[in-house]
Amino acid sequence: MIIRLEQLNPIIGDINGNLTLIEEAIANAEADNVDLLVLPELVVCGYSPMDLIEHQSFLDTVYQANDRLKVNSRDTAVLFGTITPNNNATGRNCFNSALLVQNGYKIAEVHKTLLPTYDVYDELRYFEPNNTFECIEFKGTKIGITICEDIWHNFELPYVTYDVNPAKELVERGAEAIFNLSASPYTKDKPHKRQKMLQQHAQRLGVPIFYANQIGGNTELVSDGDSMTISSDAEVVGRAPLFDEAHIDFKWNPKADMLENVGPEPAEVSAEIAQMFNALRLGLQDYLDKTGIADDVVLGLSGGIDSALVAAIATEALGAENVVGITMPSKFSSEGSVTDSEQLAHNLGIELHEIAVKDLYDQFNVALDPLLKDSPFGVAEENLQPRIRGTLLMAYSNKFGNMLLNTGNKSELATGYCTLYGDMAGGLGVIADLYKLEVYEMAHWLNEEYYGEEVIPSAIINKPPSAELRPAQKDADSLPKYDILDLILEAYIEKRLSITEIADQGFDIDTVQEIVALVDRNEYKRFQAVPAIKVSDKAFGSGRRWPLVQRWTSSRN
Ligand SMILES: Nc1ncnc2c1ncn2[C@@H]1O[C@H](COP(=O)(O)OP(=O)(O)OC[C@H]2O[C@@H]([n+]3cccc(C(=O)O)c3)[C@H](O)[C@@H]2O)[C@@H](O)[C@H]1O
Ligand SMILES: Nc1ncnc2c1ncn2[C@@H]1O[C@H](COP(=O)(O)OP(=O)(O)OP(=O)(O)O)[C@@H](O)[C@H]1O
Ligand SMILES: NC(=O)CC[C@H](N)C(=O)O
Repeated sequence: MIIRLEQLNPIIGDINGNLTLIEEAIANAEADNVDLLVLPELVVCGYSPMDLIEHQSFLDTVYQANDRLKVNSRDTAVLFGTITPNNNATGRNCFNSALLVQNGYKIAEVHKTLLPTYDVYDELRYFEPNNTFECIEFKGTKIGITICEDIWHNFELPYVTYDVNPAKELVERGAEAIFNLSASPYTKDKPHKRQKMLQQHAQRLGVPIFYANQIGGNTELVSDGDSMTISSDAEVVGRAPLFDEAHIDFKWNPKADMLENVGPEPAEVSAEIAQMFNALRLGLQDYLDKTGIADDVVLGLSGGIDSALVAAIATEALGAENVVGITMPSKFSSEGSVTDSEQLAHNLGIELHEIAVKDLYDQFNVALDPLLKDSPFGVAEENLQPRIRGTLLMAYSNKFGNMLLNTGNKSELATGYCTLYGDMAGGLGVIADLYKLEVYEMAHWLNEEYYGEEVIPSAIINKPPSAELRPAQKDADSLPKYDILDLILEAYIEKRLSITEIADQGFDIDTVQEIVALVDRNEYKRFQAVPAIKVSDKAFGSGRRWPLVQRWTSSRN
């Protein structure tokens, strides 16, 4: 039989639009004589619909769509992820399910067993878990159907140990292959980790695994696709490309123990920094496209590396004609702030405007003078500049409809090295989950590998980072160097190590203590921060919940 794994990019809540995508995929599969078309988890309603599920009218629309897919089904069997009602008297009112339909009939309805409820996932809040296992008879073969987390059973999962392994349960009941429908978001190293996890299953269970994942950005999360098939001897038979709508076909004859890729050619997995770039590019593109908020973006260009990288990502995501930079020199700006921004804008082919901030800044000080006059220059005066810039950028956004891009990185967001209602403004944090060292790495990679020439000027890459809020300011005056800071931050945020454990890795304990306290103390800023595209295992945002009012920080020091 011919099995097609199809990685679609559904939009959350756009049931009609998703039906169109699905029906196109079915028509193509019918035309190509595909026997079984496998679509991703919750493809009918998008992942994750969150509290839309609390609206019965939303559920009813999904149920009608399920029915339409069943009634219209023909020779090609379609296995798709959707919500189905729980008709039992108790429990949550619906399941996260997979339906198998063919020739107008529902052949199978399977519910997700392991409902991830950690980090960005909150599925137990909405769905009733499955607890019975049954194989499906398809073309004389027994297959086992699982949904996303079901197959991640106890594979490097944080804080959770499941006592049931759905794939194993199904193979024990005779499954000759495991199918998995996923809505699995990208994080660094995920394609490698995913492959290892699927290979481990194939090896332990001795059956092939067919894995179909969605692609696409949904606010913080970007699914990377990477649909693949693993043979019973744990070889990757073929995989679809990362971050692209695509399909991949396999010919499988379980009786003859034959499994092969029958096109398109399997994709190669790109280098990690390229994956991260593509996740950010697609995350931004889909945020604008799916919200319909704007085609164009605006951002402040400071002549620094962060805004330069965001401008480059935006240009690749949206096209140069849809990106506007504004340079806003103040009396503390270096000369390069304007000239380097001009060079960058020229290289990227984007529009650049200049607005002088100096007079506005002086006017603010004049207005505040009666209140502040005897006080020394400090944070209040420093922060006026990012706040003036934020106001000007938002005025441009309001007038011309361009969404403001936030350019803050994870190192700044972690330490609170950013100004509320100033440079924290914007609709989406494009690089807010990249540490500063990763910002540099991506800028180098762009010039050296992606463009193959110097598009981000070396003057921008090589200058010492500075907020330019007071004369001759450098980030290194207030923060440890980024090659120390970022490692401590990663050890604390991603690895959740204690102060002593971090210090034991060779860092000065006072520095570690100070940084950890900074991270904790600045949670209030992140609580108000823009949504950020997630590429790490622990990003700031919905997957990291920290009490604003707490005394753990002060009591442990
Ligand atoms: N727990 C809490 N809950 C609610 N609000 C809280 C709070 N703790 C303080 N606050 C309030 O927060 C305010 C202080 O925050 P905020 O006004 O943002 O200012 P603040 O954090 O004091 O200063 C901004 C820092 O970021 C640096 N910076 C700024 C801009 C850009 C960059 C860059 O390199 O990109 C760096 C700048 O050099 C300075 O060190 C105060 O008004 C305080 O009352
Ligand atoms: N002179 C400026 N003109 C235009 N925008 C600015 C200017 N200075 C700061 N910004 C905006 O505010 C953001 C915060 O910049 P800041 O210079 O404080 O330090 P940064 O976080 O190191 O960023 P960058 O590396 O882009 O300079 C910038 O990324 C940019 O969008
Ligand atoms: N939708 C899901 O169940 C996602 C969780 C799973 N661990 C993954 O990252 O793929």
